[in-house]
Amino acid sequence: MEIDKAIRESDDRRLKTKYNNAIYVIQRALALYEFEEVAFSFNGGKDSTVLLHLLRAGYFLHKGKPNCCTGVPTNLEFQCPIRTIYFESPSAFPEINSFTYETATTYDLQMDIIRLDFKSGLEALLREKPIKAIFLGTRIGDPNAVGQEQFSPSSPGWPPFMRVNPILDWSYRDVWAFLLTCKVQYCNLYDQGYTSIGSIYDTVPNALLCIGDSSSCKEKFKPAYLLPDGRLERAGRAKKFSPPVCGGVSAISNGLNSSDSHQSSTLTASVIAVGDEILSGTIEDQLGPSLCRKLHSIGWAISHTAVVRNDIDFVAEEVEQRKSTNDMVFIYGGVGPLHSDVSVAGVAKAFGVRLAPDEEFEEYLRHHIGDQCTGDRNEMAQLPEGITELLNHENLLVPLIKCQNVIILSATNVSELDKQWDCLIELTSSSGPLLLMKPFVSKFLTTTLSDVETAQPLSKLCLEFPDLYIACHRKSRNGPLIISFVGKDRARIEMAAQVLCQKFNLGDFSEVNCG
Ligand SMILES: Cc1cc2nc3c(=O)[nH]c(=O)nc-3n(C[C@H](O)[C@H](O)[C@H](O)COP(=O)(O)O)c2cc1C
Ligand SMILES: Nc1ncnc2c1ncn2[C@@H]1O[C@H](COP(=O)(O)OP(=O)(O)OP(=O)(O)O)[C@@H](O)[C@H]1O
Ligand SMILES: [Mg+2]
Repeated sequence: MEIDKAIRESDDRRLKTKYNNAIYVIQRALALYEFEEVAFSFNGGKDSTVLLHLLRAGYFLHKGKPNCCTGVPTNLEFQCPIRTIYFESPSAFPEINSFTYETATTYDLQMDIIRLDFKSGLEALLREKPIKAIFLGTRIGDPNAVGQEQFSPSSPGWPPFMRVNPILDWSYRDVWAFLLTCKVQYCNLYDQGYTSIGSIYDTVPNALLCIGDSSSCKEKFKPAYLLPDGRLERAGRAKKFSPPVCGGVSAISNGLNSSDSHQSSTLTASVIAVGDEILSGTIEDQLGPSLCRKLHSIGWAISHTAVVRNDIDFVAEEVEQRKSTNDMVFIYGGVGPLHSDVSVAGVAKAFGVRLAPDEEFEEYLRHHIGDQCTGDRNEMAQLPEGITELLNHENLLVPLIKCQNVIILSATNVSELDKQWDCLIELTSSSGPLLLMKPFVSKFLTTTLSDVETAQPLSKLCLEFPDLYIACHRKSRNGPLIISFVGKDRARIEMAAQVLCQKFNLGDFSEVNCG
């Protein structure tokens, strides 16, 4: 059987494991249900194309292996007369329709075409046919996969049947490894940059595959299997009417809350440290101040820093609060396999998602730590489901983890932080996670006037210059007061300083350097 043979001959160990597990699920389903009681939900998409060939292999292996040594595929090896359902919609891509019909003919699928919505269509189908289980190409990461297992009864309110998901744990990369290794046909839209296909109204090619020449307004796209990060496979969905971003940076596509991505405006970040040892004073946190300086240097305002205990609920509460009021949140500490390493779980909880095994991350860990990190207990490879993007850089042994607008840093000291930061900045220049904003400029004035004398004019000044951060500090209680003016417009800063000086006698204030 050509699929089984292609996988067995491949040296991709991971693909073999995925294949064996999927075949196991298919064979269990075929043993549990009569052949007339199972159906295959096929829509011509890449995931259901994978499933089709797995079903062909599973069916063939289930039936026994006659003539398997002749090398010539028999009809039984080639075809799979499984009951197949296709919900055809007027808004489907014509390429998807024709691929679905041609494939059904090629493999002798017994296809029922249903022109109703999923629920009503299934109700009608199950009234007529003895179907008890339906094979689906659902994968973890699909919006509707949350909470599903390989065998999941249909949801309450839906007609009763078993949803069988043999490729639930397959990653985007696994899907393409399978299709390419088995050299099977797939819908040609995937060669034109489509990475996940919905309706003609909500699907465009994935902008991350764009190799277009913006000057000629003609965009070309690389094939779907070249998408480097499978988490972005749905980036072409629901964006029909917004032009694709080619090599640029969009605040929204990068998970930022702010819709104003204009360079000269200010984006805000919060920094969260996780560590009981910081709270007890056992160690001094140096990463937080360093990160604040780095963010400030690229024009970001830091709205809040916090240190929280190594406790999932404390982390979740802090992240939940900060992620909704900041463009980006950075969290560090508490990342790893120890009992106290709760940051990743806390982030998952803040977003209301579970931790799920992440194949790609596990592979990085395997390279880095070796096989001791794999297996059922590899908790380090569990990441927040459906919201995680891995930020990969050649200088990083393990990618950084980004969950929407929360970046989890694994740095434990300043030099590690420097390295991770440099990678983040480099990634930023190629449509990466952070926007480089216009940098802040600052001016510092010092005075020996008392607080009582300066307080009122300073508060008035703040009202006159709401675009500037005007702050005061002193190095000792009896020492001079230092007033800082921070903003993005040098002229406004000079004007504010001048206005302040004019309210007092000449020589009351002098400029100082404060680095
Ligand atoms: C055969 C079949 C069975 C389904 N069963 C359920 C179900 O039990 N519960 C449910 O909420 N949705 C069910 N759905 C709907 C899917 O969860 C989902 O909405 C559909 O696959 C569309 O995905 P898309 O929005 O990514 O295109 C089913 C869909 C199909 C085709
Ligand atoms: N119109 C449909 N008819 C039959 N089955 C469907 C239909 N839409 C979805 N399904 C089932 O739901 C599964 C998940 O759909 P989904 O769109 O995520 O995957 P896909 O279409 O196979 O691949 P892609 O993500 O590239 O679009 C499909 O593999 C298929 O089993
Ligand atoms: Mg689809």
